[in-house]
Amino acid sequence: MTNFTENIAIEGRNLSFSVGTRQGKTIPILKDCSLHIPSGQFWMLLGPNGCGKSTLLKILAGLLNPTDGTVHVKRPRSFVFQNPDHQVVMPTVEADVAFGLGKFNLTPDVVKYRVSKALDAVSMLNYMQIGVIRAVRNSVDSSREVTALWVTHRLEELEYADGAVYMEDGRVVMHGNATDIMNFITTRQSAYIKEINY
Ligand SMILES: Nc1ncnc2c1ncn2[C@@H]1O[C@H](COP(=O)(O)OP(=O)(O)OP(=O)(O)O)[C@@H](O)[C@H]1O
Repeated sequence: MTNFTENIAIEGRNLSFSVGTRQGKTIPILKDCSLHIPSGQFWMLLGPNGCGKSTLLKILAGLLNPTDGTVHVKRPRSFVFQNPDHQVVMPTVEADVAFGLGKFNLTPDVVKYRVSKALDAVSMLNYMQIGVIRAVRNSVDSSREVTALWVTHRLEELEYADGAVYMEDGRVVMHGNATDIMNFITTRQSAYIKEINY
């Protein structure tokens, strides 16, 4: 990996993260992970349950400090939690924004009106009918300033990505363009599918 350059938006170098137990043991969660995401691209982070994706994302987002290694992230960042409350749970932007209104006794027209107002307020009205992943792809495509890193277990979502990072057991196993990652995972698919939990 070269020095941090202008065209890299997110970079982690030799990141490790460990937690200590009450018994004084150290549990390594991330082991010497390096990755770099070019500016203006949409990348994905994949790997079996418990391999360290969320921990790596939290370190890149500045929510956790690595035990070792360095992080460089260009510009302010935002972070959408996979949990709690399964923030992105619905297939479309409209349905996802409407999710919180489900507990109120509102007619479909009122829900639609409120969702439109909310999306309009953040200039996202034209995203209303499209899928969340497509909305992220569009937002990356519409501005060279936006870079996104999306955590998923779904191989089919790689078709939206420019590149991807594949992890296993706390390590970055492969880092590259989406097609190469898709081919790589497909060759390991039977083991991978067994471990993941949709
Ligand atoms: N604070 C912590 N203390 C102890 N173990 C932890 C802590 N944080 C994470 N772990 C463990 O580290 C491993 C990686 O967790 P992480 O949530 O990063 O994995 P993940 O790849 O995002 O998993 P999933 O796909 O299931 O969401 C898991 O075994 C998890 O139990």
